[in-house]
Amino acid sequence: MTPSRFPGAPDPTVQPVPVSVVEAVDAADSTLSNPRKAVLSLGSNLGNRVENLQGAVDALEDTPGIRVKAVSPVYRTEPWGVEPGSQPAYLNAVVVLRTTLPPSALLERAQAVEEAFHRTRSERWAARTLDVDIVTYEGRVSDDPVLTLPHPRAHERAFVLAPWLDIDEAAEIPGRGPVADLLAATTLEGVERREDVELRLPE
Ligand SMILES: Nc1ncnc2c1ncn2[C@@H]1O[C@H](COP(=O)(O)OP(=O)(O)OP(=O)(O)O)[C@@H](O)[C@H]1O
Ligand SMILES: Nc1nc2c(c(=O)[nH]1)N=C(CO)CN2
Repeated sequence: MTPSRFPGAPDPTVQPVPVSVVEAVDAADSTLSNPRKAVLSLGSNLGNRVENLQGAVDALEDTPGIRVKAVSPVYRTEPWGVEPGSQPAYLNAVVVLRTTLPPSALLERAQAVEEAFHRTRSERWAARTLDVDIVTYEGRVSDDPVLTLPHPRAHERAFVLAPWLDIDEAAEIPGRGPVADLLAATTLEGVERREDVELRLPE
């Protein structure tokens, strides 16, 4: 290194780093050493629904930065939000994972997994081979329409609450309350546990 002509003078090649960049780097470092808990809801009402759900669990586990910690039982559920009888029944499940991915990257991965299962996007709540929603990401709250946290409709969906409660009896939705209480306030009509089907937790 060439010694400075003026000892103690600032090095002109070193630019000050903006505070926003320092904050972003610190946040990334902290997430890497401290994986966050996220809860994802899986749904399928087209194609081989069990294979689609299992494929989603496997694809999530195959993602660098994601560890699937728990997989719920499978529920057969009547389609929510659409005309009764207008769509095949769903199979739904919930997974709990730990991740070093920030929320935006987790959403990108969730959408890539949907696409890998030929998910097409048409009208709202259309039938689909695979739906992967982020229900919660640690205690994060955001009203960003690209990624709303917690998921804005999870608290009123028995097809999310029932499987989630099975694998985490103390689960809570930030700003909404305990999942057990939320489930008690929803109707369980059309939501049945499928005892004959089980998703595997990847080894
Ligand atoms: N928590 C979230 N999880 C997944 N997608 C979200 C979330 N919050 C906002 N979105 C946005 O919602 C958009 C539509 O998602 P999608 O097509 O999966 O909706 P949907 O499953 O049909 O309906 P719903 O959101 O009621 O479950 C996505 O492109 C995504 O940017
Ligand atoms: N039973 C059930 N109904 C739905 C589901 C789902 O996963 N299960 N997903 C939807 C859009 O996310 C809309 N309606």
